[in-house]
Formats: sequence, C-alpha cells, structure tokens
Amino acid sequence: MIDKDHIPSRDDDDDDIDGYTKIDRYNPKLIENLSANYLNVLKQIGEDPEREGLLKTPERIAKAMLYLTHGYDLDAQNILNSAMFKEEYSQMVIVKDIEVYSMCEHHMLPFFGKAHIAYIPNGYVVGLSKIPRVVDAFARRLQVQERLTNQIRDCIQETLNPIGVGVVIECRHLCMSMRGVQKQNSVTTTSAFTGEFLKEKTRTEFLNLISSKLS
Ligand SMILES: Nc1nc2c(ncn2[C@@H]2O[C@H](COP(=O)(O)OP(=O)(O)OP(=O)(O)O)[C@@H](O)[C@H]2O)c(=O)[nH]1
Ligand SMILES: [Zn+2]
Repeated sequence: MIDKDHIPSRDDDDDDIDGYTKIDRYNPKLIENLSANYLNVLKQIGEDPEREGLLKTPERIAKAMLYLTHGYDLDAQNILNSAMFKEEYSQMVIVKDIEVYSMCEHHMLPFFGKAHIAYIPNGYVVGLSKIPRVVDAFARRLQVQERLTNQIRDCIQETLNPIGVGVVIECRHLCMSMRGVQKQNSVTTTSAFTGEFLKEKTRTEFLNLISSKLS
C-alpha cells in the first residue's frame, strides 16, 4: 500500500512502491492544478479560501484525492503474480474482514465496509497479503460496489486459475446516509462466485465460515 505521508517529488517519478506501483500522479504540477480547482470549489460553496484555516486546504484535498484514487496506479494481476507459490493444498482458503474504503462514482462520497474472499487452490496458493492488496487496487478508485466485487473475483480467477473464487462485500454508502435518502443503518451486500463456489454446498461452507467469529 502507498504510504500516504510519502508524497514523492518529481525525481522519484520512476520509483516503484512495493515493486509494482508507478506514481507520477503525485507530481507537483498535477497537485498544483488540482489545488487550483479545489480553491474554486471552496469559493463556490461560499467559503473564504483566504482565511487561515483554509490556506493549505486546496493542496491537502488534492493530495488526499490522489491518495484515495491510487488504485488506478496499481496492477492487480501483477500483485497476485508477484507471490504465487506451488502448493498442494486443496481446501478453501478464506481471508475475511478485509477493510474496504472506496468512493462511489456517482457522488464521490465514501463507501466502506468489509470484504470476505475465498478461493480453492489448483496447485498454486497466493501470498495472503496479496488478497487485501488486490481489494485495494480496485477499491481505491471511483467505483460501484457491484463492479468492485466482480473485478476482484475476475482478477483472482484469471490470474491464479483456482478451482473457484468467492467474494462477498458488505458496505455502508455515505451518499445514502449523510445525504439523499438518509438511511443511517442500511448495509449493501454484494457477492460474486466462480467454479466450485457456484455449487450450493461450497457456497454455504464459505458463507458459514465468514459468519463465524474467532474468540
Ligand atoms: N448500484 C449501485 N448504486 C450506487 C452505488 N453507490 C451509489 N449508488 C446509487 O447511485 C444512484 C444515483 O442515482 P441518481 O438518481 O442519478 O442520483 P441522486 O439524485 O443523487 O440519487 P439519490 O441518492 O437517491 O438522491 C443512487 O441511487 C445511489 O444510491 C453502488 O455502489 N452501486
Ligand atoms: Zn453515491
């Protein structure tokens, strides 16, 4: 994951972060352009961008937005390919309760919650940390929850070629709670499956395991 406090200078443009991330999106010219746009936004919502508390705000928002959308710079397939290991383990592997932070493409407001991801290996396993990294690669963009769910499923299926993949995502959408319909407690659940997970028995095992609590 990109360290949000490390905003590279133009000189680091070609540096890789964790071996697979190119970030020319943090170059000073881009931050300057974005900041100018956010200065206008501040004016147009009725604020005084010259008051002390707001002087650095356009630049802060610019950097925050670039961070919140850094998934565009990540290649999810490369992330998985970078840590696939031959292993004869043929039971379900589940990584659950993965924090998701994304932004809806309609309002650019956050939606956030948890992802639960499983696969049944077909000769290869993947480094466990790579699964949350794949979630971030697709979540840190403008998204709809359904597409996010399908993209994670398709990436794991196409790269790791397992016997099946299961993805369940549960999120709260701020565009539905702090504005609009203003429903404070609604949670949206989406799911996507391939292969063995299309069979009821496997899917039920997955759903049971993600509902169980470790104590
Ligand atoms: N399917 C789906 N819809 C989403 C997601 N995030 C936000 N939305 C919805 O996108 C829709 C956009 O609808 P519009 O009628 O064009 O926008 P709006 O007038 O702001 O709608 P309201 O939110 O109902 O006030 C809303 O119903 C949102 O709830 C998502 O991840 N998936
Ligand atoms: Zn929205």
